[in-house]
Amino acid sequence: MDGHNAAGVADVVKVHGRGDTAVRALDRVSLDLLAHRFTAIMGPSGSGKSTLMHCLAGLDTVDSGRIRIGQTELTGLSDAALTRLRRDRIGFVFQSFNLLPTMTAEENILLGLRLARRAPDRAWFTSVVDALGLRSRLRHKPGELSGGQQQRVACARALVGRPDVVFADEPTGSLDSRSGAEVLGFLRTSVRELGQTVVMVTHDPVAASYADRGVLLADGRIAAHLERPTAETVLAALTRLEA
Ligand SMILES: Nc1ncnc2c1ncn2[C@@H]1O[C@H](COP(=O)(O)OP(=O)(O)OP(=O)(O)O)[C@@H](O)[C@H]1O
Repeated sequence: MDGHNAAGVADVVKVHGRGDTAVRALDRVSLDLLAHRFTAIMGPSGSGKSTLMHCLAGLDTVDSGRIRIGQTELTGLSDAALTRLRRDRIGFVFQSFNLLPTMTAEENILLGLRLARRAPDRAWFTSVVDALGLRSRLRHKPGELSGGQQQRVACARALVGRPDVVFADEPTGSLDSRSGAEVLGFLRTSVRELGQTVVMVTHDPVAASYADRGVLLADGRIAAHLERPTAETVLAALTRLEA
C-alpha cells in the first residue's frame, strides 16, 4: 500500500462563527496524507492546525471542499456513519491521555474494540504492547502509571484496532522531554516498523523532527512542506512565517 493516500482534504474551507466575528480557519486547504508516513502539522497559534485535524477526523464539518479517509468521502456521511468510521478506522492520541481511571491499562487499550464488538488480534496486540514497553504494566490502573506510561497506553489504545490513520494532538504537551521523546520514538516506530500512518499536531520543532514530513499552516493556508524536517529547518521555517 506504499504511496497510497491514507487520507486527504481537497479545497477545504471552514469558517468558525458568523457575521463580524467569522474566522476563516481553513482557506481552500488541499493536502494528501501518504499511508505509512508520519506527518507533523505545525504553524503559529490560530493558524488552523486543530481545525484541520478535527475536520480530517470527522469531528467537525466543513463549509466546502472534500475530506477523505481511505476511499471514504466524509462529506455527506450521516452522524452515525461518521461515529462508526471514527470508531473503526481512526485512532486518537490527546495531550491529556483521556484514559478511564477505574480500568487497567489492558482494559483501556481494548475498550474501543470491546465497544465495537471486535475481537482483538492478539498477535498485533502483543506487538504493539511490546513496542511500547508496556508488557509489565498491563494490570496497572492509570493512577499507578507515570505520565509517559499513560501516554504510551493511549498510543496502544489508538493503534490496537489497526486504524487507517492515528491523529495525535500535541501528544507530548503534558510530558517531560524524556517521556515525550519515548512517545515520539514510539510513534515513529509504529510507522516504520508496524506500518501505521500517523498525523500529529505540534508546536514543538523537536517533536516535528520525528516526522517524515512537516506541513506548515499560516492563516488557514498551507505555507510550506518540509521533507525530513529537523528541529533547525522547522524553526527556520516558522521564523520565516512570523517575520
Ligand atoms: N469554535 C470556534 N469558534 C470561533 N472561532 C474559532 C473556533 N475554533 C477556532 N476558532 C478560530 O479559528 C482559527 C484557527 O483555530 P485553530 O484552533 O484551528 O488554530 P491552531 O493552529 O490549532 O491554534 P493553537 O496552536 O493555538 O491551538 C483561530 O483564529 C481561532 O480563534
